Amino acid sequence: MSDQKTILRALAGETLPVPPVWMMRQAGRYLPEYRATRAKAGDFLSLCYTPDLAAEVTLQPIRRYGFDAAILFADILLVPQALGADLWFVTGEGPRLSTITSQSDFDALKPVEAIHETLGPVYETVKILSGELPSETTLIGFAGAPWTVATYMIAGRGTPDQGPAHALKAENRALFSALIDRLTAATIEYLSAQVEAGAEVVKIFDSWAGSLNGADFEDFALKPCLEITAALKARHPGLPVIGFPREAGEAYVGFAKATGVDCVALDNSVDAAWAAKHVQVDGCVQGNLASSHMVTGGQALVDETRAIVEAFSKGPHIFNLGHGITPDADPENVALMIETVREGRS
Ligand SMILES: Cc1c2[nH]c(c1CCC(=O)O)Cc1[nH]c(c(CCC(=O)O)c1C)Cc1[nH]c(c(CCC(=O)O)c1C)Cc1[nH]c(c(C)c1CCC(=O)O)C2
Repeated sequence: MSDQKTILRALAGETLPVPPVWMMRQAGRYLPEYRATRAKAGDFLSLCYTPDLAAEVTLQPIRRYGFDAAILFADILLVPQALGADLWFVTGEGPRLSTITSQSDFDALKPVEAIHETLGPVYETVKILSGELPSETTLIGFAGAPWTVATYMIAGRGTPDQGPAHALKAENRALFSALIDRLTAATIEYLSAQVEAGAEVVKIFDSWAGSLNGADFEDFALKPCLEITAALKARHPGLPVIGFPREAGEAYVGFAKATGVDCVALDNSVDAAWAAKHVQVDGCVQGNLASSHMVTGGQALVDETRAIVEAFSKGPHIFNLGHGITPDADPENVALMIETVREGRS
């Protein structure tokens, strides 16, 4: 048991003396070596689809910091692209996609079986990584949750309130549900192929789960996550799954039981002591330091890191940020965070 990787032990429900640690967006623009490799690739999507370079940026934060997990370098919006949507990134603004607002837009999408044609290079990246990562480092694959991915496909871009997706849901429930179902099926195939290529854990990012309420949360956050998790575990017995229903608030309570995920990732809008009591009772949790500490550093970073480690110390915990690290973060603050998490380790 104890020779198992720390992340896998925490995901299996073990309370460790020091929590394993990794960071969302750990391969990213705050690192000079990432910026250099991205410049070599030319643009963000070329970086995602060039296996040698995608593997290289995934490994950079592992070499620099010795994180306990590496997360595949890719993006949640590659799935819509693989289903036939146009996708491009506007520098300084974010993603743009062709929109899905009518039945004919939906009918033009490709069938689920076609996704591997586009996503083949991602599986190749996973294969390279599973050969190159240090033996103690866990490889995490990921995909966006259907609701979050649908919000980008419907609006054609990121939106502050996911208004266009909520509008389609209200106006044409059948079309909206068909899109969710297509994404659910595609996500199962995509994550399954990542596992076959060597991913040891998968994480489902539902970044906009917080804008779903009541029955909508059940239908479009819980149900797709349950379907994906059940299908993956049926195909790959014992596969650990992390769910991230960001800003779910009170709905974090019971999320693991309702979906079958092994670990619930928490954003930093929930109090760690509250989450230990109400969420960690059901199993492993991940989180939840505010990513702003990676910009500001200092004693506040140390104090808050210690407080989170302490709050979750009575149960299984993976230390992480509450959301991705931002480009203006100082790499020295990341080192300070890791050192603080591990200070009790002998
Ligand atoms: C909503 C979402 C996206 N992508 C993702 C989400 C869900 C998590 C979240 O809420 O942040 C997930 C994601 N995106 C990326 C990863 C790689 C793994 C990791 O290091 O965590 C992961 C897991 C790389 C990326 N994805 C993106 C970058 C920056 C691109 C660059 O290098 O210019 C990276 C490193 C681009 C991206 N991709 C997306 C947006 C909105 C943007 C633009 C915003 C920005 O510029 O930060 C869509």
